[in-house]
Amino acid sequence: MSAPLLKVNNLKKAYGAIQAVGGVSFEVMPGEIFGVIGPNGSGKTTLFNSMLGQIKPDSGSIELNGEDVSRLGPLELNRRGVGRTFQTLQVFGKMTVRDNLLVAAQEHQGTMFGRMFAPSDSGLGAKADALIDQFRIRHVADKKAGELSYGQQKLVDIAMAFMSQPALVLLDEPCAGVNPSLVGGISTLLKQLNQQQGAKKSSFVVIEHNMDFVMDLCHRIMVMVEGQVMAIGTPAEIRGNKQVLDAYLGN
Ligand SMILES: Nc1ncnc2c1ncn2[C@@H]1O[C@H](COP(=O)(O)OP(=O)(O)OP(=O)(O)O)[C@@H](O)[C@H]1O
Repeated sequence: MSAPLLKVNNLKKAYGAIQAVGGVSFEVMPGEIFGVIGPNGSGKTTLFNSMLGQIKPDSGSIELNGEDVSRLGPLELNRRGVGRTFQTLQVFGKMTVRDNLLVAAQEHQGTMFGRMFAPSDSGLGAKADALIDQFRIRHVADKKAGELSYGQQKLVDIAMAFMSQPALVLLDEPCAGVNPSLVGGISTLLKQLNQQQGAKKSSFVVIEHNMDFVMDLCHRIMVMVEGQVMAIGTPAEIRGNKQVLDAYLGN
């Protein structure tokens, strides 16, 4: 059996008296799509932000490919192959869709100073075009991102996370605010992206409140309640877990 790509050990983070994450442990295997669900305030975002180096956990550790990355910042993690999408859109509205993709990848490639003097495309155009086709946004590729519908901007936002060919992508509510007719398309795209990297398969961790989406997309799901892990299992196991049904899914 292969080693985990991501290993989170007994992670804890408190805000004053609130134990937002109270000792969470789990592993994500190479190529796995791992869902994180739980009621509002259960600590999902705090966990995510710790894994992304945006907040420092109080204790516990996060290992990426066996290396302790708990104290690294977002840029260093990005350079090690960790990408993310945000709950709120991060596209630059005044830039074209294609330029948004190019900038997202350059972010990964070097310092701001270096990017200022790099050729505008930096050889990333082919990758941007491949994603534009895969995400079916060719017809808006030269439009300013701010002129697109919310759903289209969300697609651009997701595509941006894949420009740097990340080993691990953290997706924060990819379906939030998206028209239900687009949700199935996002799931299909993520499954394709997860499959297509061959030997270097990327893994995803997905926070999402849309249960149909999570159950359809994820290989395994972790349920968080009040900063603790209530259950980890396959979608079928989670659906059949009485404690989870009572605490969360049954609502
Ligand atoms: N910066 C902060 N300062 C103080 N308390 C915070 C802060 N961020 C989160 N919390 C608290 O920590 C707990 C966990 O919040 P968190 O946002 O991680 O939960 P969540 O599961 O992501 O919720 P949601 O599904 O609503 O996004 C909550 O009680 C929240 O109020």
